[in-house]
Amino acid sequence: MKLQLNIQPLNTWLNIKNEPLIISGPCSAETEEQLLTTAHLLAATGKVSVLRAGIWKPRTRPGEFEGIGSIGLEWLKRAKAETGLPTAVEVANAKHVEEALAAGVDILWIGARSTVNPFTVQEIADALQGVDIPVLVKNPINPDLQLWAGALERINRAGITKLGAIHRGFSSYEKSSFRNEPMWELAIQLKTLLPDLPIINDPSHICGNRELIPYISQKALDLDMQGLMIESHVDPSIAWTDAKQQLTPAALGELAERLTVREPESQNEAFTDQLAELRKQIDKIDDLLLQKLGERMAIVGKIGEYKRDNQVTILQVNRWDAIIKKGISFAKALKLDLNFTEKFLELVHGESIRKQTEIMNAGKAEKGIAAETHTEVKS
Ligand SMILES: C=C(O[C@@H]1C=C(C(=O)O)C=C[C@H]1O)C(=O)O
Repeated sequence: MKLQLNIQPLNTWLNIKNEPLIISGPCSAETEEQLLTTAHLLAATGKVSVLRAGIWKPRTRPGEFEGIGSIGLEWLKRAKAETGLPTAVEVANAKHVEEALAAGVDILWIGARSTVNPFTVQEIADALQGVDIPVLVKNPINPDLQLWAGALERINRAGITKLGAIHRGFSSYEKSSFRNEPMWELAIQLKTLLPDLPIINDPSHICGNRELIPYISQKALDLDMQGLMIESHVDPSIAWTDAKQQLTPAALGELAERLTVREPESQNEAFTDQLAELRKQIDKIDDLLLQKLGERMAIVGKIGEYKRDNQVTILQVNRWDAIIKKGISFAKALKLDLNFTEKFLELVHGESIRKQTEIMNAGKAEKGIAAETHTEVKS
């Protein structure tokens, strides 16, 4: 399903200095000097198109630094006047919107902790009625595509057409090397839902540390994201917030230099011919895969009928174990990724179970004891 939003292409409302688009600046505006020095150093790299700074900070615990507040907007105004860089800030309520607009901020973004709450997003949307300003919407903390799309829709309905999304990763209970799990598939699904929507990646919040930022930044560009929002600080070691994930402006400049910007398409005829040929081969293989899956499921159905008629359980753990073991050792020989292979086989097994349950239930339904007459929700 595609969502119908009225969106203007990114390059019609943002002057991109250098590919890739980079939005950078401190996690938090701390002092006038810190913000202005950082802004000048960023401008000097020639790689940054927009200066960002956190003015109001949603913090997990009370009593922590919650942002410098309105005074920071004055510093941003000065930074813009001195460097020529347009500015971007996070807004989380109507008052923030009003103050940011009054201070001449060029771009607003909605943070992950606001996107989760439709009341908050609606309050921001109402404050934006009739205003012509670009708005970027970060993904919600939880991996909920509809919530992300819904927030974009609310802002769009308020008349904002200079619209974009920011992929900042998703909170997870599991311990991982990332601060927020990238779950790239959600950004890909958003792109599928809204092909015209620019998506900017935020490697700082995905990584939570400086070391992983180059890897995530390159991956985002390779997944056709339109730009990067990366936190930077004149001296990250003494930053008041997110010290571990901020880059110095010099490191940011070097990173931007090292990144490869790839195009979604190429005009090179030899390349397009070769690609078309290889894609033909893939199409044939996909047809075969599906045909074989169809054949497998037909046999699974037959087994289901035998089991039903002979009072045998659907799940056969030993048989299933043997299939997984055989599959994994075959996958090793084929140099297939083992994690992928296991997930694929699990998916096939899940479908076998679903199909056989349907067959069993058809029998039980006549007796009025169907275990499950509803369709199970599949992720
Ligand atoms: C098809 C069967 O039923 C289930 C599905 C399996 C499969 O998809 O290969 C294997 C074992 C069972 O859990 C079977 O018993 O063989």
